Amino acid sequence: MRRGVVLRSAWKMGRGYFFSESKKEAWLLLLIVISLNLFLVYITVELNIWQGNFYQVLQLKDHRGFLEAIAIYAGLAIILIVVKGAQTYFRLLLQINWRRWLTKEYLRRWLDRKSYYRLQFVHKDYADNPDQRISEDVDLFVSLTLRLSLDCLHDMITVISFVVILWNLSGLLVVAIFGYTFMIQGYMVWAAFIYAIFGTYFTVKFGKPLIQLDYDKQKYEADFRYSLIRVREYSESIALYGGELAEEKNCLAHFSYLVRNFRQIIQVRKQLTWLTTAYAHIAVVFAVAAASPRYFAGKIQLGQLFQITDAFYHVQNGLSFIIDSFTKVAHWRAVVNRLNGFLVSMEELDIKMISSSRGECKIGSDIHLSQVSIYKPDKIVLIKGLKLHLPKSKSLIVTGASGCGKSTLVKTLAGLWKNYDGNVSIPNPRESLFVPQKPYMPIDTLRNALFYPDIKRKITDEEIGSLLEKCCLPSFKNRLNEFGDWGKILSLGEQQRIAFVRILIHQPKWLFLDEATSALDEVNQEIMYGLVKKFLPDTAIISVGHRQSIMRYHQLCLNIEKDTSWSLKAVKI
Ligand SMILES: Nc1ncnc2c1ncn2[C@@H]1O[C@H](COP(=O)(O)OP(=O)(O)OP(=O)(O)O)[C@@H](O)[C@H]1O
Repeated sequence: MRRGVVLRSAWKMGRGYFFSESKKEAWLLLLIVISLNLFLVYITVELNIWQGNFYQVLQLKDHRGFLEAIAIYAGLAIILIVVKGAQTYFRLLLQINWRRWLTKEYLRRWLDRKSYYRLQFVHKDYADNPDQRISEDVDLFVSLTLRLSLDCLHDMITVISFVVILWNLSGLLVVAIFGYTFMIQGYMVWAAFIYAIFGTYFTVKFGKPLIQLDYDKQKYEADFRYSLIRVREYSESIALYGGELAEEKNCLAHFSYLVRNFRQIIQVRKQLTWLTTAYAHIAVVFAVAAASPRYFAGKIQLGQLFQITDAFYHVQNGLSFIIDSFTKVAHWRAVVNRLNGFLVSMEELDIKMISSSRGECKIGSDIHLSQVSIYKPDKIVLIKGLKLHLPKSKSLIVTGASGCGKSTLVKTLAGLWKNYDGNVSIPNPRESLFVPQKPYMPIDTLRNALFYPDIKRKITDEEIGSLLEKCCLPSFKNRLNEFGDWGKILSLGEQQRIAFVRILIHQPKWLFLDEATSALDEVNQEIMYGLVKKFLPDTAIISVGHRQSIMRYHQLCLNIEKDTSWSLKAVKI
């Protein structure tokens, strides 16, 4: 991204907090931090003046003046210490408040309208590792933006303050070259400017590759961490397969990208360190050498010499903002790129709904599909020209060979799958419940796992206990307050029965069961379907399944063929 675009994107991301409902608190904190920052510059100026006096009294062997100077220094140092501590406190307070606001905002955008699911179909580079972007990149963006802007402000005010001092102290330098005489007023200021311009030019020239390298580093770090998380997530399956070596190879492959990237970074950092260290050290000699002609000519005293070199140091140091902060600026630009890419991807989802769908999806009272063709992401057709009308009173079973598109049809009816042509009318999602083969189990209490995602009506523990008993899970009645990773604790069959307890708790009008009883024996499957029929007689069931035994709970059967054709028949019992 070009510099202007980076700044515009950073402004777009950063300004929200300062114009949000928390704007009063935001501006107040910012004002306090800036004021303390300015006060710190003022103390530095006072210290510079003190330095001039101090060396002067030393040179004059003025003992009383010496003691007074020490007392002034102690007073200034105490103020400096207190103000620095307060400035750090308020800066970090602003940082965490800003981060909290921005994290909420990114989280809301990511979870809104199922973007977290649909993002997988977007340009992968712009939306990889959203977890890292929300946790790490937001934190880095806020802390680096604050740090860099406050440092920049501090340096600007320092430069302005010390330019005045340095200008007054520099006096007039008379230079004779080839018979011409030049008189340079405030020559130390010009020297500081020229020195800083040269330093900045070479730093930007050598350090430029760091921007892309830092961007890649964030991505490789996230990929490596994700490969480790997957081992933790699938530990049982990996252990059963004995996949340790394969996982080690996979994790190390991700890590090798990190190492290669880091090697490139240290190459650039090495050159930058040489440059900045040389720059800082030469500055000391440069300042003394530039000021010395007037000292040796007896125009200034030792105290003034020290004061001039100190003032030169502050001006040149302030002008060297880019040089000192180049690594941070490169890191910040990479973070802005990543966060902006993420934001743009989510905005694209909202505008274009990111799909090749030419079809329309409406909310209606029934399921209605007219001439609907459903495609894979690679545009290969799965189901062609499907016509289906399912009123609330009817239940449907979808059958067909593995991979023919049964689950994709269910996802289309859930409004998740957008790769289709034709017109689709689906029931209100608030009246529907979709139960996949492996139901989602949050890491929470068993009660909350049963209520997932939430439950509006009041339900007592006795009712839950009775439902658990009915679903053949009596031993869990007394474990409702137990907190755990239920996806790992429960067997798949138990999880599928928990999903049926959820169905009975939520009482949906439309129930989509995608192989939701695949891990149950025939007896348990019959009990589960029987419970739904008995307690939710008005609920329409749309099942996906291979077993003949569930046919009888449905009136219609939609069979999908591998060649994309389909047939709809009444179920004969
Ligand atoms: N996100 C995706 N990206 C790429 N291909 C996909 C995606 N989702 C589904 N597919 C492909 O679409 C085809 C249909 O998948 P789907 O899960 O609908 O089949 P299915 O009939 O339910 O199979 P099964 O009976 O084995 O569960 C498969 O070939 C699958 O690989």
